[in-house]
Amino acid sequence: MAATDTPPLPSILLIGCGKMGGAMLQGWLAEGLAPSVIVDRHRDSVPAPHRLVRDVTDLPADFQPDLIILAMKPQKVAAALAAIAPYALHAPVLSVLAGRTVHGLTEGLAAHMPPGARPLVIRSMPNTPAAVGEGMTVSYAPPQATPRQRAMCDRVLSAVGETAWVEHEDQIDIVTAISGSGPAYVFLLAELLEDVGVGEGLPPALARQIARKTVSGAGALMQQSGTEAAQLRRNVTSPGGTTQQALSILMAPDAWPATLRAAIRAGTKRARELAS
Ligand SMILES: NC(=O)C1=CN([C@@H]2O[C@H](COP(=O)(O)OP(=O)(O)OC[C@H]3O[C@@H](n4cnc5c(N)ncnc54)[C@H](OP(=O)(O)O)[C@@H]3O)[C@@H](O)[C@H]2O)C=CC1
Ligand SMILES: O=C(O)[C@@H]1CCC=N1
Repeated sequence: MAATDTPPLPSILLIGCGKMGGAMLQGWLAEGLAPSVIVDRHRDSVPAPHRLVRDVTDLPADFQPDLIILAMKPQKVAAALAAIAPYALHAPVLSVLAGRTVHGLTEGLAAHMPPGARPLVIRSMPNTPAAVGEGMTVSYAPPQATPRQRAMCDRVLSAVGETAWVEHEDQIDIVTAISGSGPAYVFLLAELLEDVGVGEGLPPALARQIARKTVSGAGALMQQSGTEAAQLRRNVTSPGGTTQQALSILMAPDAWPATLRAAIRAGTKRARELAS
């Protein structure tokens, strides 16, 4: 348990502990997690009292999780549903899979349950800053989810960052392309700033240092000040100065505004393709 007196997070059955599942688990372990089972064929170990299982076919029959979390690639989920279904008779399922719908996952699990039985599936889109407690997760719960089930998911997700909920499931696909993938866009910015700095003649170590600290420092300023992003941008932009000159290129309608819109629409479209 963590240093505080708060009760541990519920026990989870986490299936898939790669980049995203691993990021969330790092945050949950730091917070304090009731004895849980982690399924991943590539992970070496998990700290006691948690148990590591290599494949869903080896799940311990005696384990009764409070919450099942699906965090494998969308293309890998179908093969695991039969093994997960018995656990989903007694615990809600939280999916972080891009694209996969509540309906599709519910039907997929129900096909391996006794007639009439239905699992409860909640769909979320987290991001990897969860590893350091700075994640952003947006979730959708179907109408049949109970307040208790929603609250349990929110507690687990808010342990690794901020949470929000949407009323319409298809909004999760847009969220996926913005905050789910978004850390990659920000890391790309850091990569490009570094590359350009080197290309323009800076020593590589200095280019790396200023690129990384500019991105992380700007993020920290935005978080701590609470000031609107546009105002923070204006605060850097001296009339007739260097920033204005550079932004006149980046903010041209056919530059970043159009490029980012096209990128996010492409990501959203891909999320919708991954539904089936
Ligand atoms: N990465 C990100 O930033 C984000 C990812 N997501 C979602 O999270 C999910 C996971 O993505 P990511 O973490 O990047 O993927 P990874 O491939 O890094 O992690 C998934 C892990 O689960 C393992 N796995 C899958 N099925 C099984 C199984 N039946 N038994 C044992 N191990 C299994 C995989 O092994 P193997 O490769 O051998 O199958 C892999 O190690 C995806 O659905 C993605 O859409 C959501 C938000 C952000
Ligand atoms: O690239 C992907 O499909 C996943 C979903 C959001 C971030 N990574």
